[in-house]
Amino acid sequence: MREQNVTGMTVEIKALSKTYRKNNGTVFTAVDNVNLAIHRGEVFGFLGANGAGKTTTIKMMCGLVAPTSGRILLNGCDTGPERGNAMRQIGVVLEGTRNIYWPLSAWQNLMYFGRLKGCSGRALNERSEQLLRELELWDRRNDIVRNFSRGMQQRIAIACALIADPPILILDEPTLGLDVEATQIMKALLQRLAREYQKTVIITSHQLDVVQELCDRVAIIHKGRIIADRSLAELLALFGQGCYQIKAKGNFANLEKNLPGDFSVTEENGTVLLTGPISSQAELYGLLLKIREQGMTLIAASPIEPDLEEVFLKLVKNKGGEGQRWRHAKLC
Ligand SMILES: Nc1ncnc2c1ncn2[C@@H]1O[C@H](COP(=O)(O)OP(=O)(O)OP(=O)(O)O)[C@@H](O)[C@H]1O
Repeated sequence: MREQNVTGMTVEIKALSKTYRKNNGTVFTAVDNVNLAIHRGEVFGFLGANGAGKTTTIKMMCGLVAPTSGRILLNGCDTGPERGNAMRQIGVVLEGTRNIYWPLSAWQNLMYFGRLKGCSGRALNERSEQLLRELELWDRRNDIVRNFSRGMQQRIAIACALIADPPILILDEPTLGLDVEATQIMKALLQRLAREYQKTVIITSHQLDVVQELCDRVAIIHKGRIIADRSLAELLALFGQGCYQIKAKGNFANLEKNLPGDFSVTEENGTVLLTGPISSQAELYGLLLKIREQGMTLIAASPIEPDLEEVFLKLVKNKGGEGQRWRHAKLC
C-alpha cells in the first residue's frame, strides 16, 4: 500500500547504499548512505564527476539495480516492496534518443510505450495528441523518428516517458548533443513541466551552465557520498561571498609575492587580473594601495559572482563538501 505522503516530497531517498564485490574479493561502495528529499514541481540537478555514483543512484530509483541497503520512496511508494506502484510514479529517459524506436513514427512510439504502461483506447489517443501538440511535434506525428533531429528525438523520448502522466520525470543528460536552439527548447520544456504541470524533474548533467539556468536545487555526489544539497541560489551565494576581481595594467612581478595566498594572478592581452577573497573594505583598499605603489594602473575592481562550475570544482576538489564550506568560501 502507498505510504501516506505527508512530507510534500515526491522523492525520498533514505540511507541508500550500493556496494559491488570486485573480482579480487574486495567490496567497493558506489553509493554510500545517500539521503535526498525532492519536492513536487522542483527541477533538481544531480551532479557528480565521472564514476561519482549518479547512474547507480538513478538506476536504483528506476528499479534497475537493487540497493544493498536503504529505501527509495517515489510519491510515497517504496521501490522495494511496492515496485510496480513505485515504477508507475516515474517516467525515465536514460539514454535519450536510444529510448525510442527509430523505425517507428512518433505516433507509433507513443502508442507502443503507452500500451506498455497500461494505457489504451481513447485516453491513450488523447494523451498522445496532447503531448505531441505540447512538444510541437504534432505535424510530424506520422514521420519516422529516425529522420528527426536529435532535439526532436529527445522530445519524443520525453513524450514517451510522460505518456502515463507520472508525477516524476528522470532524465540523464537531457541536453547532451543538442545545439544551442534545441538546448533552449529543452530547458524551456523541462521548466514548463515543473512549473505548469508540477512534475518533479530530476536531471543528471555534466553541462553545468545548463544546470545553473534550469535547476532550482542541486545535489553533488562525490565518491558515492552527497557533498552538497542546496538550492542553487544558496550554493552560489555561499561561494560568492567577498570574492573580487581587480583589473590593472603594468608590471606585477613584485606584487605577486605580496598577495594573499588565495589570490590568483593571470594576464590577458596586457591586462593583469587579480582574483581572490576580500573580507572587508579595509582589505580591499589596502590591496588597491599596494597595486598603485607598485606603479601599476588600476582599471577596475568589482565583486564577482561564481558560477556553478566553480562551485562544483571547489567542492569536489576539496572533497569535504559543505562541511568545510567556510574554508572553501574563501577560495574564490
Ligand atoms: N555493475 C557494477 N559493478 C562494479 N562496479 C560498478 C558497477 N556499476 C558501477 N560501478 C562502479 O560504481 C562507481 C559509480 O558508477 P556510476 O556509473 O554510478 O557513476 P556516474 O556518476 O554515473 O558516472 P558517469 O558520469 O561517468 O556516468 C564507478 O566507480 C563504477 O565503476
